[in-house]
Amino acid sequence: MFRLFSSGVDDLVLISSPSNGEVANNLGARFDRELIYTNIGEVLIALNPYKQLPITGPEFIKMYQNSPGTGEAPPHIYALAERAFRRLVDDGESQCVIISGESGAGKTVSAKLLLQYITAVSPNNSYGASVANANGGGNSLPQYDGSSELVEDEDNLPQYDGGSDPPMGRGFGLPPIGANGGGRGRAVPPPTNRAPPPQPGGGRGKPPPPVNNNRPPPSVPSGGGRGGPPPPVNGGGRGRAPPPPRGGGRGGGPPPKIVPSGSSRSNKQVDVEYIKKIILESNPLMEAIGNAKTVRNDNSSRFGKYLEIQFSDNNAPVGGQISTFLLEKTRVTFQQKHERNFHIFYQMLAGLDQGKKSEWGLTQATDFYYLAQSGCTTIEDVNDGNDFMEVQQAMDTVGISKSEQNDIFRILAAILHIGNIRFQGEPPAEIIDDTPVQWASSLLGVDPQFLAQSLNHRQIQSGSVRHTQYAVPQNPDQAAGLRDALAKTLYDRIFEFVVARINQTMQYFGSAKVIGVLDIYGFESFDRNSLEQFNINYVNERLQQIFIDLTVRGEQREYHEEGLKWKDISFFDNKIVVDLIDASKPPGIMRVLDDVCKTVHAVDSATADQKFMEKLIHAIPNHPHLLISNTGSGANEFTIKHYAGEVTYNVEEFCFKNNDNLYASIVACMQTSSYDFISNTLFPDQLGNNTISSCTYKIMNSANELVKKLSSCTPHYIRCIKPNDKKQPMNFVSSRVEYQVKYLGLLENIKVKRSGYAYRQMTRYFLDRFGKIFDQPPRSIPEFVDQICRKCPEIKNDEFEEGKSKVFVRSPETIFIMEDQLMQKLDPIGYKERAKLYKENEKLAQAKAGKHAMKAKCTLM
Ligand SMILES: Nc1ncnc2c1ncn2[C@@H]1O[C@H](COP(=O)(O)OP(=O)(O)OP(=O)(O)O)[C@@H](O)[C@H]1O
Repeated sequence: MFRLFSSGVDDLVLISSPSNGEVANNLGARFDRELIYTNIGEVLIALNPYKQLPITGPEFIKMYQNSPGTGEAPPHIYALAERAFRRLVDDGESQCVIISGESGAGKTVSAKLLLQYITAVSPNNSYGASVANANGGGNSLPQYDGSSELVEDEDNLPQYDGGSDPPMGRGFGLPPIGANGGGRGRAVPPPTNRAPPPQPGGGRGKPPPPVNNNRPPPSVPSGGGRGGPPPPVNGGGRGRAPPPPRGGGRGGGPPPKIVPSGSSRSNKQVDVEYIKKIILESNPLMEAIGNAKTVRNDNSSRFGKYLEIQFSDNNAPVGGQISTFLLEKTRVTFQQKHERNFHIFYQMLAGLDQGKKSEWGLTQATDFYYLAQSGCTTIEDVNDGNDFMEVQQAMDTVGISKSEQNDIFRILAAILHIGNIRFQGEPPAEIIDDTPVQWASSLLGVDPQFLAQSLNHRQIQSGSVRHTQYAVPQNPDQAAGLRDALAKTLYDRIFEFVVARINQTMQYFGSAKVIGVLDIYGFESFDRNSLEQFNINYVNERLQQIFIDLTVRGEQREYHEEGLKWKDISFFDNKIVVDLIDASKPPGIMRVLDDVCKTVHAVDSATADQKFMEKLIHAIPNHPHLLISNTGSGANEFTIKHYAGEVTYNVEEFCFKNNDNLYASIVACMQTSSYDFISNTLFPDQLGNNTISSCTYKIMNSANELVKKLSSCTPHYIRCIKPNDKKQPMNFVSSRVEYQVKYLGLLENIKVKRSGYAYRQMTRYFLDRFGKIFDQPPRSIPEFVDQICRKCPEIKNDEFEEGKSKVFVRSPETIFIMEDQLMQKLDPIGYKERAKLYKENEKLAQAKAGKHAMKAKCTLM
């Protein structure tokens, strides 16, 4: 017998001796044949081909629509999308699709393909039409771009592993195309515009905030419109003096949820096509503000996103909600070489008209430190100006008024000027050149002197019972830190505003079943790992926990539905790692960090980090998953044994990055803005509230919410893999793939699936296919088992279990033997030729071991 599946099995549960290397080999063999999708049971592995393959778009959607479940249709993202949608329709249960993988692995493209599929096959109205329409639903589908034609010939139809015939023939019994016709979504007019923001100079006339009793109030800035050069820092008033911070006291409390005002739809007015349009068209907007060019990916999402689409009783999308996680705010102020800031800055500079640019003091990217520092301001084949038009259109679609758009772009312009502020001298650091402060304060509608003072003094509260307020003069580095904090906070709040507005526009008030799509950073392990990686890896631990839990539960459910006896499955439970990170008693790492951040007053960042290390060493001694090799005074690293491997974290700036309470003076300053959009919409904070507002605390809460949401849905998983680091089309680097196989925990997944049955199939398909081994095809499973065991004595009859609708086969070898038998029967001449060729080439294949050996074998097939 030779292995028909030597060209790679389409379900990794079937590989004979699972190891990370063997999984990578199998994926490589398939990849060489442009089979980028592979299953592990119902989990889909998607390799990034870095090339447009002719396997997506309306034609393919039609083919997968109403296709049967896993095992019957070849692995494909549309097969998974169909399965999720079908379960929503048939079972009335909410579904979620969890997409993970490292940067550039193809998560965002996968999410788009999913949304493309769901918007295409779901009805276009919420009244009862249930005939899906593969051509409809929006006008910005990510389609095959024509670089090779959509093919009609059989050889190019969606992937099916050549090792075995598709059970239902090419096209696997596709239904007729839906009758609803095409129809690009007609947009409902966006919510009506809000009143324009008050012009600077309107003056609420309140006194400046009492940062320090001895400090004189800042002088009132001079007038001067928004156009033209900004007012001088010490000039006379453009209007009001800044009011005191709300609530006084130390800036605490979690940042408020930004809830933009504006109209939202009542459920009676649900326009399904409009919702589909928002789902598809909000993408360029979210990418503009949340994506950036990195060395790994020209369009890298720098945030995690969970999009829930709500469906009506007749399964039409009637609403939606986006939750975001872990926006990489530091990118606003810092990017490494060859990377860019968020796309929106470059788009704005390329797309704004000259009049507006002059009014806001905007020139070119290289004039602004926040854009110029990395030496990279453009992306090959990307036209930022055109993208800006698309973004403005998307803003219109999601209901961001022209006036709000103007506010947003003006604040982005202010951020660029803020980045050009430089400091020198002794504390309080002196601003080297007033011009950027003047531009920034003018664009933000705040007093320039107050802004300057908010940057070179830090407002802190004493640890004493009296909580005395101090304004501590800052040295140039510290002032630069506050400057960057202002830029990041402004950006973060714009980001939140946009997300909140999209949510408001898509809001559906009734209860509805949902399909959620989670596109989130995968596990990260770099040469140097900081708080960002710690947080990302924590979220991934939580996701792994529910992944295993839900996979096991999924198995249990199937056994139950099929009437099989459940056997306990052993697997690594990563609860111990999750507890190490987020437990409150005994305290986990996050709790220790928060405690230190709450109690260190007026110490510099390095001292705070030192204290954190000291406390960590004492609080969590001898934990099997926490390694601290240096416990001496210079200790600055700890290692966590994650489910996916060990990661060492350097604690430098951990406390600084974790503490969101440091910037009360900045919030206070922004609340003095004469622009209502800034003072009220973006900064409605209640200062003085001492609740915890650390970064890790927020992550923990978001992760809890996310896990709660995901756990209430039937899960589907897409594990994306990047086959090479150079973005080269169809280049498979085994070592890179093997690394990701390990970090994605695929082996654990395979083990769980295999611990019961390696293969399962609907009884009728099973008999239809393997019955052909015999001259007289058996008509029942007991008959089949009897015949196959007599024909192949190496197969034992306890290999098979018949459930209510499916047949379960214990080991992959049994399937291989049956496939072998099937081929001998159906094509005896071809079988002999292949067997001969296989033997001749087997040695060659073995010699190639190391560089996915199967390649040689699969060329035979
Ligand atoms: N299925 C696919 N077909 C063709 N090209 C793809 C596919 N998937 C990904 N790519 C290519 O790879 C690039 C990176 O993919 P994508 O942006 O989806 O990665 P990601 O996992 O979301 O990365 P990040 O975490 O950095 O956002 C895409 O811009 C596209 O060029």
